[in-house]
Order: sequence, then C-alpha cells, then structure tokens
Amino acid sequence: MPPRYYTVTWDQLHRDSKALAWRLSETAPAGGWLGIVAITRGGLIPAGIIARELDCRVVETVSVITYDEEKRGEPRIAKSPVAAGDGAGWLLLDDLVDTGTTARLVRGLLPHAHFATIYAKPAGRPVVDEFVTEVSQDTWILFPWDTEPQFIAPIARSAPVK
Ligand SMILES: O=P(O)(O)OC[C@H]1O[C@H](OP(=O)(O)OP(=O)(O)O)[C@H](O)[C@@H]1O
Ligand SMILES: Nc1nc2[nH]cnc2c(=O)[nH]1
Ligand SMILES: [Mg+2]
Repeated sequence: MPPRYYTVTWDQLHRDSKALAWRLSETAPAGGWLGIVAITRGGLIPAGIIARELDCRVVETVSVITYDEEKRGEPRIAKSPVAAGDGAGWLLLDDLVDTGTTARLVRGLLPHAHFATIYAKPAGRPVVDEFVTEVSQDTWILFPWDTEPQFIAPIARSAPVK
C-alpha cells in the first residue's frame, strides 16, 4: 500500500504553530519559559514562530538523526543541548511525533522539559505533553519544505473514469 499523505502548507503550519503558541502562553510557568529547545531540523521553523509569539529570545537546539527520507534508522544524537539543564522551565519543540523514537531519546536528555509538537501520530502521542493535530499512523506528513508546486494535467486529459 502506498502511504497516505497529509500535505501541510506554509500557511497551515503558521496557523497551527500559532494555535500551539496560544496554548503554551496559558501553560507557561510564572515569569514565562526560560527558553525553547528546538529539535532540529523539523522543530526549527515551529520554534521560530512560537519564540516570536511568546517573546522568547533564548532558543537552543538538540540534533537527532532518525530518518533518511521516509526510512527509519537507529537514532543518534548529533548535538546535545548546552544551556537547558534537565529541561525544567524549558519548552521542547518538534514538528511532529511519529513512533516516539526521537521524542523518547530527547526526553532522556531533558526529562523535565515541557514537550510540545504541532502534529502527532497515535504511537508517539503518549510521549509528548501537548500537540495540535493528530493524524493516523499510516499517514506521512509532507511539510512545505518537503514539497514544491508542480504542473498537474487537467482532468479532461487524464485517463477516463470507468
Ligand atoms: O517519532 P519519530 O518516529 O522519531 O519521528 C519524528 C521525527 O522524525 C522527523 O525528524 P527526522 O528524523 O526526519 O529529521 P529532521 O527533523 O532533521 O528532518 C520529525 O521532525 C521528528 O523529529
Ligand atoms: N516529513 C515527515 N517526517 C517524518 N518523520 C517521521 N514521520 C514523519 C512524517 O510523517 N513526515
Ligand atoms: Mg525531526
């Protein structure tokens, strides 16, 4: 079976990131989040949008390599966070949680961070504290940076439907 795709546009990603920012503004500790840790690379764009909304100037990164395109490999940490301690008071952000492999690895580094993603699949859902939209496990999310507009033939020129 070919994978089912869920295509996310820049506009939708911006809206969904802002929806998450609204929630995170309500769950922030007194005095606000100490900073954001973005899980590179997918977490970088949502982290930039959310940092702007929450007026958060401190943005850290943790780099995990898990996938080569749609193929999952053994996850490894290519760069650890430097300033986030055990994560207490910090916001940990990624674009999505799928199997939860990446999330579990990073949780091990920052056990007290508040972990949020924009999208979640059922297997990874329990590993994060919050997310905006759930998609089914057999769906592959296509982000705007994964795609580009291209020519599609008019319906009249495609094969007749029987
Ligand atoms: O829950 P999991 O099964 O671990 O999958 C989720 C992770 O997979 C993607 O990252 P990817 O490893 O493709 O790297 P990238 O963010 O650098 O594109 C996505 O950005 C998440 O970080
Ligand atoms: N772009 C993208 N990367 C992923 N990594 C793990 N699952 C996904 C997914 O659904 N979409
Ligand atoms: Mg990622």
